[in-house]
Amino acid sequence: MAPIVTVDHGDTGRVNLNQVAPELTAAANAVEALKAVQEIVNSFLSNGTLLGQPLIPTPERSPVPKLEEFVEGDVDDIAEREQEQVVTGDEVNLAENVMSDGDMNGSESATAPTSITPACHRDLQPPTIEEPPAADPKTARLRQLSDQISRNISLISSPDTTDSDAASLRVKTATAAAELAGAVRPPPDVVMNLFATMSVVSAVRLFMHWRAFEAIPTGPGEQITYRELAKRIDAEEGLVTRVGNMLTSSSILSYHAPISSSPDESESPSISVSHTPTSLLLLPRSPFSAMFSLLYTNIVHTSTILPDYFTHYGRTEPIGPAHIPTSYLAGQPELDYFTVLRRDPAATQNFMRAMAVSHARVPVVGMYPSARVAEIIAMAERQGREVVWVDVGGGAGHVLSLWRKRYPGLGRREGWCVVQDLEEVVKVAEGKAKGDAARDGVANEMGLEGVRWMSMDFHSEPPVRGALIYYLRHILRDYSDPVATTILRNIALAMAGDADSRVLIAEQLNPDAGDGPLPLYAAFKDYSMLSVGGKERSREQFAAIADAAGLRVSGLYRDEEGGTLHAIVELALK
Ligand SMILES: C[S@@+](CC[C@H](N)C(=O)[O-])C[C@H]1O[C@@H](n2cnc3c(N)ncnc32)[C@H](O)[C@@H]1O
Repeated sequence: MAPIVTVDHGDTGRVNLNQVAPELTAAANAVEALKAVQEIVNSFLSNGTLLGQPLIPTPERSPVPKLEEFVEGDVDDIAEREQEQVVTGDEVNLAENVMSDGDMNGSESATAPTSITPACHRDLQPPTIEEPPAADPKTARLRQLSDQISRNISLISSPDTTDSDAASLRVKTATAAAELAGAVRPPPDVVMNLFATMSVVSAVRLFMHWRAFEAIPTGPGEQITYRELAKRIDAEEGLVTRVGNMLTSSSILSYHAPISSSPDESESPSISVSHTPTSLLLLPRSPFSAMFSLLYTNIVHTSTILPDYFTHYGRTEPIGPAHIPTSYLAGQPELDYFTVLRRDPAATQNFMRAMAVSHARVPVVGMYPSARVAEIIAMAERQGREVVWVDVGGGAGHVLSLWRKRYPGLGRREGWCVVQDLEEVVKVAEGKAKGDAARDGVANEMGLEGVRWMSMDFHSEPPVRGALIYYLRHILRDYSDPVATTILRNIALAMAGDADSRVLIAEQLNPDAGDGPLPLYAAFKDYSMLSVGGKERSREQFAAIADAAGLRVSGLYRDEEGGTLHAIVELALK
C-alpha cells in the first residue's frame, strides 16, 4: 500500500520525526486500509452472507427455498449445481458463504441448502418484491459500522474538517473498522492472522536489532536493493529478503520490483525497498521504536516465562510491586519494576523515550471542565489556600506545564502548584527547571515558575496537605488494587477534613463489566500492564479502590472530543 502521507525530510536529508506526525500518518494509513475493508464490506453487504443469512436480502434470495420446492433433480444434483456455482463464480460464491458462517469446518453450510436459490429455480419463478425483513442485531450492527465508516471517510477528506477533528475521526474510523473486520473475517483467517502478526513482530525485532531500518535511505523517493541492504548490515541477501518480505507484506516497508542493475546482466536483479511513514516510526530516535523495544520485553519476552511464573505464584493477578513477571524474567523477583529498570541505564533511557508515545496520544487538558478549574482558582483565592494543585508522581513537571499553559491562573501565587516525585527524580527535575530558567528562560516557556518541588514516596507517606487538587496521571495503572489503594489512602490522609479537596485520576477508563468486550487497543494496554503488576480499570474498579481508601467517585469526565477511552475520575472524601 503506498503511503498517503508525505514526509518532509528537510535539507539535510535526515528525517525530522517531529514532522512525521505519528498519529496522523498511522491513521492515514489506517484510512487507506479502511477503504479496502470498506470495499470488502460493501461486497459482503451486497453479495455475501453472515452466519448463514444474506446480509442484504434480495428478491432472488428471499424467501429461503425449501428442499421439496426444487423442481428438478435430487439433492445430489442440487449440490452439484451449487458446486458449479462455486467453480464458475456464478453470481454467488458459496465458498465465501461457508467461510463467513462462523463454522471452522463449514460443514453445515456446505451440505445443507442455503438461502441461495439455484439458477434453475430462479428461472422458473418470477422475482417477487418484498419488504426486506428487519435485520438481526448482528447484521444491523455491521450496517451501522459500515455507514459510520463511509460517513467518517467523507468527513475526513472534507475541506471543512479541521485537522484535530480529522485526527479524532480517524481514530473512531479505525476502531469501527477493526470491529467490522473482526466480525466479517472468516475464523480460520483470524487464527492465520495471529501467525502472521507473530511473524511481523519477529521480523521488526530482527530489523531493529540488525539496524536495518537505519540502513535504508530516508530521502524522498529513495530506495535500496536487498543486495545493497544486505551488504550494509553484513548479512546474506536471501536472508534479508525473507525477513523483509514480512515487512513489505504488512506495508511496513514499500516493495519495488527488481530492475537489472548491471548492463551485462551478470547479477540477477534484486528487489528494492523503501521507507514508509510507518517504518520511519521504527527508526532508533523515534519514541515508537523505544515503545516497541519496551513492549517486546514486557509482552513478548515475558510471555516465555508467564506459564512458569503463574505455576510458581499461583494463577492470580500479580500484587506487586515486587514478584511481578518482569522482575521474575530479569531473575530478580524480589525487586519492583522501576528498581529493575534503573539498574539498566540503556533500558531506563529507552523507557523515558517510550513514554513520549503515551504523552502524545493521550489527552491531558480538555476533559476536565474549564468552569471547574476556574471555580478551583476562585475558591483557592477566597479561602487563602497555600497549596492548590499537587501533581503526585509528576516527573519533570511536563504535565503540570500543560495545565498551567491552559489555565495561567493556577500559577497566580508562588507555591500554589507542587510537583511531588521520588527524591532522585525531583532533584533532576528541579535542577533542570531552575537551571534552564537561569540560563535561557526555558522554565518560563514551560510555565513552571513558582512551582514547589517536593520529594515523596507515595507508597509510604501522604503528599503535602491542604491542596484542592491531588492529580495522579498514569500512576495507579502501574499498580495492583492493594498497592493502588494504599496510594489513595495516603492521599486521603492529606485531604482529611477538607470537603472541597479532590483527587483527579487521569487514566484509561475501561468500559464497565456489562458494556461489552474491551476494544482491542484498551485490552492490550491492560494486558501489557499485567507484566509489571499493574492494570487498567473501569469506573466500577476505580470506585472499589476509592471506597477501600475512604473516598468516593464524585465525577467522571471522558474524552468526548478525542473519542479515546481516556478520562478523569474525580474522587472526594466519603
Ligand atoms: C508513568 S510515570 C507518570 C509521570 C506523569 N504523571 C505523566 O503522566 O507523564 C510515573 C511517575 O511516578 C513516579 N514514581 C514512581 N514511584 C514513585 C513513588 N514511590 N513515589 C513517588 N513517585 C513515584 C515516577 O518517578 C514517575 O515520574
